[in-house]
Amino acid sequence: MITLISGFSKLSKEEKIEWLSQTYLANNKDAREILTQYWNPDSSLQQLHEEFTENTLSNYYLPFGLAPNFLINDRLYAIPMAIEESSVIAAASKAAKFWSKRGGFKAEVLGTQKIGQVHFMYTGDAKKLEDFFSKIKPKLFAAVAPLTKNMEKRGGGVMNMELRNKTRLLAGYYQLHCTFETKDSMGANFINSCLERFAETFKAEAETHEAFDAAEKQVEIVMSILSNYVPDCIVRAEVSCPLTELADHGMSGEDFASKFVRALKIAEAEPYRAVTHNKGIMNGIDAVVLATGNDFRAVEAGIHAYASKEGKYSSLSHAQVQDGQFRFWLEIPLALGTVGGLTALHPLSKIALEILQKPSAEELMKIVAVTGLAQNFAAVKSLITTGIQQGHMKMHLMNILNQLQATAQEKEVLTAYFKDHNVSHSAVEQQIEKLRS
Ligand SMILES: CC(C)(COP(=O)([O-])OP(=O)([O-])OC[C@H]1O[C@@H](n2cnc3c(N)ncnc32)[C@H](O)[C@@H]1OP(=O)([O-])[O-])[C@@H](O)C(=O)NCCC(=O)NCCSC(=O)C[C@@](C)(O)CC(=O)[O-]
Ligand SMILES: NC(=O)C1=CN([C@@H]2O[C@H](COP(=O)(O)OP(=O)(O)OC[C@H]3O[C@@H](n4cnc5c(N)ncnc54)[C@H](O)[C@@H]3O)[C@@H](O)[C@H]2O)C=CC1
Repeated sequence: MITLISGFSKLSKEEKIEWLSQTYLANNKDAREILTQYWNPDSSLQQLHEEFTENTLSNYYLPFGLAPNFLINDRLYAIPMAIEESSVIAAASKAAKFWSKRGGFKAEVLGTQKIGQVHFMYTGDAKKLEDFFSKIKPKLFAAVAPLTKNMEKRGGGVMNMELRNKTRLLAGYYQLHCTFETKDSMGANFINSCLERFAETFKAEAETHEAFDAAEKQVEIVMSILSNYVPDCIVRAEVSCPLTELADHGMSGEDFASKFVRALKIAEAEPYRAVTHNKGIMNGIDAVVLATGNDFRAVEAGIHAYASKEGKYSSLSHAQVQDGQFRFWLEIPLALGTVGGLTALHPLSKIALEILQKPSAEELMKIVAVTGLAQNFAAVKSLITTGIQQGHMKMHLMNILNQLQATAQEKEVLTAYFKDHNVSHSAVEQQIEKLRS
């Protein structure tokens, strides 16, 4: 019978594996071996990875690949991508090559403001709270001065603070709604530290505020935390070209563009399609976010909230045909860092940022948005021409062969065979059986 364990966190890595093996893996030797096989032979590198998080047993590899030929604002980039899914890097590379011959990608940062909130409860006169806030606002800023001094030197810091009355949503609920500029850092830790200092000062000042009665003095701080919804930290990426340059698969440029635009209109109108459409965009975005050591959960949460900003989940990208020109673009919120977090700690993230020529956070926002747009272009292009399976399954072939434990020779024969045959799991199975019989 499995029982609770106390003190698991205090065990050594080997003891944790031993406990896991006995408790959940029926002493499976293979499982134990697999966990240890992924330890890095360089013990200091292994220790670095273990210390990123807690209760680490092993390392979990993802492929780290490269998509070259991205012409962004007239500068050529090769983009590092960390992703397990077949055909994503190929698709990004193909779209990059395609647009490099049509003027490349244009990208622009439209805003860099981030949000953090102190959520608190106050039962009393709202006007008295407003007066109190106006009076102590300079003290709140003074309280965080030691924390913001260096950020201000970089041109960042706390940009604004408002008292927001949310009592219509929840009785007694108010916020200190703050905006931050965190320059090249994602800023979560900086923002949270500032917010917690605001909260302490706010509470302490309320306790001694003469105009408050006894109940009003008891402001209850519920929590102080940044928001991962950053609709004012926005980047726009775009491509455009004359319709004549879009002819594809026997389709005229006009036909291709009108089919493409229709596919985008469907993603704008229909949430079931929008989610998959946006997943295609996230294929590109997440891979660069991960490769550069950024927080993909924060990015995912913020982007999907933004996709629902009109009250309905919709496409993040849009396309249009006007005056013989095709335009395809997206606007997304992205809170990214090129300093802090894992960016300089994970040796591969460090290299990823070097490959990208040591970008500022704003430059990285552009690169990431462009990768999302490229990925989306490749996927939709496939969907409206060959269908997704042709290209995707071509790339997925090696995974199927590995699942079927194909030998090197079988791989060679079947890769050649599937160059001009459609790949499906059953077709590969059939061909391998033929070879083995
Ligand atoms: C898969 C391709 C690129 C094949 O496309 P293709 O035309 O067969 O490729 P090609 O062999 O003619 O090569 C053209 C270029 O593609 C790239 N390329 C080609 N092969 C490779 C490779 N092995 N490794 C690296 N790069 C590759 C590469 O840039 C190459 O140029 P080159 O390097 O030769 O100068 C194309 O069919 C495609 O773009 N498909 C879309 C694939 C896709 O979107 N995959 C994502 C997974 S599906 C999904 O999750 C999202 C989805 C689809 O549901 C989203 C949605 O519904 O909107
Ligand atoms: N809800 C969320 O998204 C949360 C995320 N996190 C995590 O927080 C981390 C990111 O927080 P950060 O504060 O960005 O990282 P961090 O704590 O590593 O701090 C970055 C620091 O780098 C310094 N810095 C040096 N050069 C700079 C420059 N040019 N521009 C800006 N700052 C510069 C600043 O002191 C800045 O505060 C990520 O690992 C994320 O996963 C933590 C809590 C909550």
